[in-house]
Amino acid sequence: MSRPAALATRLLRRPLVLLAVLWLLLVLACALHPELVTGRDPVEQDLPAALGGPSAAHPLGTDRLGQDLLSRLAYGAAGTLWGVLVAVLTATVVGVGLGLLAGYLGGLVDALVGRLADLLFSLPAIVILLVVVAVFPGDVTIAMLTFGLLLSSGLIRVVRAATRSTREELFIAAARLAGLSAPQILRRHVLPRLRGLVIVQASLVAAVALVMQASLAFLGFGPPPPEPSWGGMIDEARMVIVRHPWALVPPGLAVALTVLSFVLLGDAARDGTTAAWSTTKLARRRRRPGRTGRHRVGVTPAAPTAVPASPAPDALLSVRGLSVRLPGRPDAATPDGTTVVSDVDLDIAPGEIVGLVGESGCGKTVTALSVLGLPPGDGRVTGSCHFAGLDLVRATDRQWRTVRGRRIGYVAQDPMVSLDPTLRVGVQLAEAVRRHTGAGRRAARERVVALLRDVGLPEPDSTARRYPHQLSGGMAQRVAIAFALAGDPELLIADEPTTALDVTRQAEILALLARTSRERRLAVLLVTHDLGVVAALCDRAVVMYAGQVVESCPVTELFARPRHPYTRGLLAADPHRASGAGRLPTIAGTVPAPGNWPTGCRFAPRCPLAVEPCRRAPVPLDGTAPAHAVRCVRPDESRVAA
Ligand SMILES: Nc1ncnc2c1ncn2[C@@H]1O[C@H](COP(=O)(O)OP(=O)(O)OP(=O)(O)O)[C@@H](O)[C@H]1O
Repeated sequence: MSRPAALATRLLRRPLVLLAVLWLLLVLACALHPELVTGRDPVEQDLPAALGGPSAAHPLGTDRLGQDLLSRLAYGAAGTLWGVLVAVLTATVVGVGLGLLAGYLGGLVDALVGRLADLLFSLPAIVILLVVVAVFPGDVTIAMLTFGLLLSSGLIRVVRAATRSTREELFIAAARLAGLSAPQILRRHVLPRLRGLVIVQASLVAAVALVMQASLAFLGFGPPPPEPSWGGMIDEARMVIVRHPWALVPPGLAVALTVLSFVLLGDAARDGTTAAWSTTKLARRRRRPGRTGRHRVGVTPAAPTAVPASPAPDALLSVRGLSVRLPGRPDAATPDGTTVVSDVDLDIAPGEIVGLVGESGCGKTVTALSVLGLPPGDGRVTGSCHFAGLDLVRATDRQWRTVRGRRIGYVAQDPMVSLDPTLRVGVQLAEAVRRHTGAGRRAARERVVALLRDVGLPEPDSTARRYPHQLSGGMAQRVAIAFALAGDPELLIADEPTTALDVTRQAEILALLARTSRERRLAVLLVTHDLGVVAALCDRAVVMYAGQVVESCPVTELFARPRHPYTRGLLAADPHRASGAGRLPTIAGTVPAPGNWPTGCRFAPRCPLAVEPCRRAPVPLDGTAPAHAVRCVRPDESRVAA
């Protein structure tokens, strides 16, 4: 069964919803073909039957002119529904459009839209409408257009707030990393998540617009008599309320039932549209704390800014002097921001796997994201980052669209949060394939199945039909890798891709990465804190400490002849290499926060070999032996001493 059909079946199983649908269908039928509901002319006067109750000739009775109430209700439905439609469309288009823009773009756009919403909210709707109907007498369309505009302020606010929180989701970051433009992200990933919210708001707008329209007609600003309208009927009933109270019942009930039906249907549709993906299983999944949250940072000493050296000629990616500065809040201790990564150099050749290692908070993720031009927290990237001849630090948006997701793929740590929970896996993958390769629908579908098979999923067809929450952790990570490979990239950046998995799945995913790199000559930058992973997979290792590279060399060298005391400390503390006898050694102390880096060697406060010169001035990366570079005042002594 198709998705809309399944949704309709689910909704219609609820009796109240079924009644609401039937009532609205009846109103719609009256609006389109009132002659099918009643054979009488709504303006025909049967004076002898005036103010009569329900009878065979007049099933709902008559008004003071003897006009048939049923036919007036039926013929009045068209104008009523039209007014509601105009108000709902206006409020939804303006509210959703501006709310999305403000929430997603933020900054000045957000401020301007916020002020506009405040203004619309503060205007007294009834006064404005009375002015409008006085200028355009009897014109329901203009009145309801104005009312819709006034009602849009509520929608702007809720859509803006929801967009802001959705924008922070990791799957949105992943979509940006995959190269989607802002309109594509809004249409494909943000808007579907707001569907339920918009439906509820639109149903409320419909209900309020119906009541307002009836109120205007009641006040004498509706269609001129004898044209039938529901509000006008209530007004006529008011005049004879003491002699013939029944005349108020049919139009009053019609308005009440229609308002109730809009609200019921809105609620039910909201529940139905979100049920497909918001399962308890999905809700249980939590982002690892500290990965993406905005961390508070302290005072930062001036960052050492090196003049970027020239890129390595045979490297696919050559990073030189990469520094990242995150902006500070005006009320923070460091309003002009904090440097969290400084002066990073690294090279990756085609087909090479380079491991970026270090303790938590050393700047590995910030470095990886900055290579992709998406540093966290709107950070500013300086230095150079040459990728196949293009300096990514200076790349334009247009150049990024040809690189991100297409020539550089990205695999996040937790695949579940980087996949959009509202879309089937196959749909997401096919979209990526089509965007990156320009393939048609059918070719994209075939490529999706091939990709899923390539990453070792045994039933690619059935996997493609699943939602992300229906995948196990290992399957989801394979899907995420397939996603990153959709554009057939030359470089893959994988940020701790196995951390969320059990040991068996970890080994499988690592083997998959190694095989993919070998078969496709794919360069891989692997962010990890696990030296076992580095030993098993990588050709070279780059060790980071407190935002800097402290050692960079082939993996065999790293394990055989580590030159930096920090690297030696990491190796000594690696449980994979522990002998099993005695306690595992640790490096005393913790990584200093970006605002608190020492002036000299940043590792000096924890280093058993630190001497006075280490603390005096920043230590440069020794480039005299590029194959094994180290940032240490006493590299050889450290080797001897340790
Ligand atoms: N959005 C942000 N706002 C402020 N500071 C941030 C932000 N993102 C990262 N940082 C800071 O930048 C520094 C480097 O963080 P990063 O995530 O790159 O470390 P990491 O080495 O990848 O650690 P982990 O292994 O835990 O992921 C940390 O001190 C962190 O607090």
